[in-house]
Amino acid sequence: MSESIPTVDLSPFFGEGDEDGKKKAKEVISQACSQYGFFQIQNHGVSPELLSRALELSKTFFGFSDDVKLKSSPGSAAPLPTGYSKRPEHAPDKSEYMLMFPPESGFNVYPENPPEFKEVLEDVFTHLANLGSLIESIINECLGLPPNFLKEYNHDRSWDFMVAHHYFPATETENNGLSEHEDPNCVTFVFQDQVGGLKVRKNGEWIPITPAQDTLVVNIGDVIQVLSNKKFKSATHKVVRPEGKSRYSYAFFYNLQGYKWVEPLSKFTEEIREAPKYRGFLYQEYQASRMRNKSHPPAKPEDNNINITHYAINS
Ligand SMILES: O=C(O)CCC(=O)C(=O)O
Ligand SMILES: [Fe+2]
Repeated sequence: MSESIPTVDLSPFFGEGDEDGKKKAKEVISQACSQYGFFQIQNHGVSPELLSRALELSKTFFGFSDDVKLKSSPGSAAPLPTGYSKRPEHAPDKSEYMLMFPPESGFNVYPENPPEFKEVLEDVFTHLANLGSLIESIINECLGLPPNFLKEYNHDRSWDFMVAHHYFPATETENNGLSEHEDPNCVTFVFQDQVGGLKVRKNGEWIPITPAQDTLVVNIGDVIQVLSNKKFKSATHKVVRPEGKSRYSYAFFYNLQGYKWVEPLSKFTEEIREAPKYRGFLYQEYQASRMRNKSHPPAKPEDNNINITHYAINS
């Protein structure tokens, strides 16, 4: 049997007093974050019906003609393209997507149809942002940081965003859905239909993230990797398009304020006499350079390489 990423039951965090359950969950999460940078969560408090509904609605929306979809095309003032976008023909990633910031953001552009789409998207967004705070607080403890350290550092939720993805079926010659990459943010949640295709790299091997009922995928982003001086890993992952089938998924990016400085914390460097593995940077500069790469993508996936190693210190 091929290797799989760990699954964690989060129910101890929603009840009272199950300290032992919390401790065990934290152990699994710590291991998962240092070995894989990925894990799945069950009993995460977000209604499975809501998540399935969101997938059904995005499938309906992406089934409309381009003319209809393009009515909710990106607002130009937004820092990332909100509303509907289709990857340019020459892009290595063969997909279309719909992006939103928090429900209260003025940047959002919602499709008129299906009529419930907006409400469901907003509901999912709110639940995942709350779940993000919980996971961030668990990571804070797993890293042994002072109470509320990450919460105070990353205090403004207006930078979070969510993307509904539609990957087109593979052709005979080509099956790249989303080129290999690491997520730049703090923590990402993914929920997907039953089709499969998401893979994470560990020790040079691609491990499939097999869709499992009512679970959410969690992955660590570059910000946590840098702060922890690589104690926790922002793993490389990609989406391979299946043959003969479209794939639908959502990714929620629990992000960081653009004006924040990101660098390895002294707890993981000076205090333990380890050299920093990264130089510090302003988060929005990193995010912007990655965006430029996406909006003007290189023709070959292997050139799509603006990533955190740009700030790596090679000692
Ligand atoms: O569609 C997926 O399963 C993953 C999406 C992803 O990795 C991303 O949006 O960064
Ligand atoms: Fe990703």
